[in-house]
Amino acid sequence: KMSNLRIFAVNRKKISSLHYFNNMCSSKIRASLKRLKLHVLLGRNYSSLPGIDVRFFSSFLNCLIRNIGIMAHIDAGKTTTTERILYYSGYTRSLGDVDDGDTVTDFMAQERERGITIQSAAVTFDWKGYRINLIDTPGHVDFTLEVERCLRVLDGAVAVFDASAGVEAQTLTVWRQADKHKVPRICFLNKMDKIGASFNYAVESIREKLKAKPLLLQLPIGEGKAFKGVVDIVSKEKLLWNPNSDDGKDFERKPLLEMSDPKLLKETTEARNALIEQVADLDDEFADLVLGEFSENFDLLPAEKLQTALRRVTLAQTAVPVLCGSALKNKGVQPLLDAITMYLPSPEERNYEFLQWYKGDLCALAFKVLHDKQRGPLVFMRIYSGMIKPQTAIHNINGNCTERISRLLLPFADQHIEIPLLTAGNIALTVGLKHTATGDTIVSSKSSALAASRRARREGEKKQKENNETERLLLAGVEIPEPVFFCTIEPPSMAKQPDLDHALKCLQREDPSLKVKLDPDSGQTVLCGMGELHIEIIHDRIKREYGLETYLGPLQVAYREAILNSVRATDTLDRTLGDKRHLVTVELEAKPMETASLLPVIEYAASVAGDLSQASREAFENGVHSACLQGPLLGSPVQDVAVTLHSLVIHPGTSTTMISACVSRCLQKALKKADKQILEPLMNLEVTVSRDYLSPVLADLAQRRGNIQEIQSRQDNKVVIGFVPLAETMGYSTVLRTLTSGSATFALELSNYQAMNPQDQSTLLSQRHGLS
Ligand SMILES: Nc1nc2c(ncn2[C@@H]2O[C@H](COP(=O)(O)OP(=O)(O)OP(=O)(O)O)[C@@H](O)[C@H]2O)c(=O)[nH]1
Repeated sequence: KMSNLRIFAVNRKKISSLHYFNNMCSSKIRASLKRLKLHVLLGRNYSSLPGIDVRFFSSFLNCLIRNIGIMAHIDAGKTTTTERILYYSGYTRSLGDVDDGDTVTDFMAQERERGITIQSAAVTFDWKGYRINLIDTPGHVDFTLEVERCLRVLDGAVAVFDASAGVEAQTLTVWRQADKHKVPRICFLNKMDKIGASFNYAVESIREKLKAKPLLLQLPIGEGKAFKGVVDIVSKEKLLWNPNSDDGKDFERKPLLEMSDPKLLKETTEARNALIEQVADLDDEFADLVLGEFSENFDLLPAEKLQTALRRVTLAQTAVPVLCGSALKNKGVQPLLDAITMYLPSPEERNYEFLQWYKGDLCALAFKVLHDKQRGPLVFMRIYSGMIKPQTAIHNINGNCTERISRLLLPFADQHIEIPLLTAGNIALTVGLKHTATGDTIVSSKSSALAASRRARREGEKKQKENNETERLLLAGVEIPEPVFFCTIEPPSMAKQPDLDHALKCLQREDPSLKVKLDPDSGQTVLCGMGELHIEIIHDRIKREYGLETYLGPLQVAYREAILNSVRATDTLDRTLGDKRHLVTVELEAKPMETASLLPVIEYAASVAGDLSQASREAFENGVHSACLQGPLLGSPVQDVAVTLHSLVIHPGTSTTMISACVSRCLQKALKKADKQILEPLMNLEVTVSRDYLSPVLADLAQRRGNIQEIQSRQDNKVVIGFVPLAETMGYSTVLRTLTSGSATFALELSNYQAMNPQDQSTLLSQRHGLS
């Protein structure tokens, strides 16, 4: 109770001193809250968390909200850091431990068993008067789509590094994604307690590999086993954790003094001066201040002035603050929380272009769908403008449908608190939406979407943009990568097929990177996914969550096909259905073209271009697309092809479906005639292994048709960087574990599709034909 009152008091002070008003008038909030009774449900998954006041949850000021994510390489300590954050913020009462499998954010059973984070869970908590919504982003490469989507929802991110390894492959990938979405970041060098941890090495790798300018806000006191705490460079204080405290809550902050810490003080003063110069270089306002009043003595510059400038630089993304600590040993996490509130942006500090089109109306992104047995689909939403209330209708732009939210919850890992309304900047969890899928854009009504679309169009005209305004209204638009693996899935009995179909439908709404197809030849259901682990997890979830024991066929790589020369073909289709004759003759040419895309380039010869109706054009294009889905060698999609229409003669009354069918057959004929090539997915591979195990790892990679580009030294480890065909990576994690006694880590990421050599290709073809 007391701590809650204190938070309120802090908040009050902030409100009056900032004279800030949220998107919504506060008297309006109070009025609606009066009408709605404070309603906290108890029972499974609902919680009356101690000290929580529902009013406090729903009326948070936008400027005090931080929507952040934690991004990291696998095993850098993201989950451990999250757990510590939740503990110090007071929302968990004991420290979870990933190694024991009892953490709050990794609540899915599979995650517990595997010790990795698969699904993003949004967690809400407060820290010193700020509301922090933390989106837990997955680190595994099979789940990059989830990372991408989360980045759209975040306003800022914390990049967690293993201080003994510096920048690793996956961090680099996620860092680039964060650059793409312009997400301001701070860095946390974790595992400072680990043998081999090096602050300088990690900072250098941020500079070199991420091409970022690190702003050192702290220095470690000791490294490895000797790590005791950190120095706050901005305030020139030392923070030491009580070695007898088993949860790290107890630490002291003391100014560095000439008497007691002469060496540390000297180092800190030098680091502070360097930081001031660095910030002055990046920020003109700060440069004026420093040169004007403090040029003689930087020591006189107040910490707050430096913090304000650091905040501007972080938001401008011209440099990135760096902090350090050890989540596992409970050191350095509280200052990280302070830095999150101090340097990362509030929702209103991000410039989302689309906000102006909604003029305060609801606009939200459904970034995660979960299926709950009792409550049905739960949809996590980031609210960008307006507000959400339970018992109201919303309009889904992607699905072009209107549906009703029955209840509104605030997510606290796997516990949820029922609330009466939620305003812009927040993360909400809604119950009742049956059709909304991950990635959908939600607005208050169809007319609101139309009004926004009109405004967007006007704006578009002004800026002479060509984008389709409906597309611009869609917030996610995350590119869904093509799946690289597939396998058949069978229910335990034919009678269970509808149950399996239902389970797969639900899972697809949650995870758009999962594709489900029907094999036209065998009639079997085929799962297509982003990786071995992805398919395994889906299989596991069908069993656990839907009670279905399914059988998976062998995992197969999604190959592609290409043609090597130009070919021409003609075909005629003549069919009478009922009393209608359908007659069409087509002549076309297929030629190779380097596009690295599955979308065929479609061209029209000058002789036909003029007199083709729109409907015939569409029918032609549909036919081309459908033929390219099934190449002649393996039935895999055809990449890098251009198709030119030379002639299309249509008998009056012929349906467009028949035109498409004829085009498709004709193109398949052409593709069959051409010289062909199989393309296989090639992966970027990075293996980190201790010196002693390098040789067996290299020998194994040679057998996997691996192509080593570089072997770097990273302290006592070797980092092998290269390419390996996806087909050769199956079961790699198990093999690597055995080869290196579990000491190695690796990251795999799709690089591109490359032509197979003739020998490998013929082996594959004979295997496939032997199988079929
Ligand atoms: N020495 C040391 N080990 C740590 C620290 N933080 C985490 N670890 C250990 O590192 C391993 C990975 O930690 P996690 O927190 O699961 O890492 P993660 O980044 O969430 O991993 P994924 O979910 O697989 O991406 C666990 O064995 C932790 O105990 C730290 O500060 N110091």
